[in-house]
Amino acid sequence: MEPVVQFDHVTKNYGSQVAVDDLNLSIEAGKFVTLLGPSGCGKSTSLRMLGGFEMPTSGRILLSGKDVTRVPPNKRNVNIVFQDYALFPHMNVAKNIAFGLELKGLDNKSIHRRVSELLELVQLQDYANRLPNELSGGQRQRVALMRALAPDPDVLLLDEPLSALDAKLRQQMQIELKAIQEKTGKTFMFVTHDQEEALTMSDTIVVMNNGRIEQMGDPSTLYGRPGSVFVANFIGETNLLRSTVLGAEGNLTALDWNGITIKADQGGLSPKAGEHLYVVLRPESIHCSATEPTSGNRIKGKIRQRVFKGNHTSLAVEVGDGAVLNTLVHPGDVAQLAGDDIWVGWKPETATVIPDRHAHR
Ligand SMILES: Nc1ncnc2c1ncn2[C@@H]1O[C@H](COP(=O)(O)OP(=O)(O)OP(=O)(O)O)[C@@H](O)[C@H]1O
Repeated sequence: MEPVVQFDHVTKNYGSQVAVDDLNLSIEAGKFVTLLGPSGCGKSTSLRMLGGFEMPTSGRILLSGKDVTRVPPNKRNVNIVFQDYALFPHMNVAKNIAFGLELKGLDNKSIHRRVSELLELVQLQDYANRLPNELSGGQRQRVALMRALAPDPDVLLLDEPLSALDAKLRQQMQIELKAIQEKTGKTFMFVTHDQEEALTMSDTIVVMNNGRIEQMGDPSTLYGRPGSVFVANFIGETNLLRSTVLGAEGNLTALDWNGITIKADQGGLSPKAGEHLYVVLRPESIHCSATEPTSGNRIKGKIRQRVFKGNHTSLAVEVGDGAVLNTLVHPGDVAQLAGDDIWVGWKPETATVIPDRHAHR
């Protein structure tokens, strides 16, 4: 199937500043795709170029196979939802949603039908006559979303639309947004610097760094098999163990970490003896116990810090020579306190090796 969006060698410079650097990206129709990265990595610029609000310095942008690089925003079948919603304050909810439909020249009956359908989708049927300032933040967000979806765009662009909401409402809206995307089957292109938000909603996450794609994939792949130190650090909590390869053992690699021999999954690489690599070990993959585990990687250590976090407890365990492993345990599972000895262990296949440099895939 033809991709709905294609960035073809797209570069955007602002003077000598390279905001987006040779971006190549194809997006399948009906997917929730998130551009994720730190401030300044070029994600908003990419979105704005797709919306037609910025012109690439070089390269092409295609929408449903058609080159739209030089097509103005109002002539592209995309719509954008901004962080501040930008609802028309003097128009009621129904009129706000109807706006794009009137521009399109639809007849009154069709407009009415479409507005009712969209209000129902977000359970705002009873709010049609309210003004934006008579709504809660979450309700305003839903109206902004429905206004943008009303004209049936090929792609809906969302630039950090949830960042103005408080943490609880934000989480609720993440679930709702994903549900709306699934119900409508529309392609959503979402921009955020919040990795948790990206993991919650996306079919595909595109991690950007310095105007380039660092890695792209589904959330569980990016979390479980990060391709670079940048991605491992940016997505979730992690232990990065700089190690030296000893040799291959089937799908596993034996490595020396601080004088301790450990094993990890090869992660698609072909590590050579003597090579320096990082082992990515997530805190929740580590088991802590009073007695020595009978299999897998195991190291005796000392609890340096124990922090109660409600539904879990985090333990920082010192394992020789100042090296510390951060672990995450169920509060009832481990009774030991700071200063106590403890064994840490993990299954080799739950850890993976990544190159000791930034990998561009
Ligand atoms: N209009 C502009 N003029 C000059 N430089 C710009 C302009 N817009 C963006 N930039 C620069 O381009 C780079 C990428 O900016 P962009 O807004 O795309 O990043 P971002 O990843 O969306 O960051 P944020 O999350 O902070 O919005 C940044 O270094 C920024 O300073």
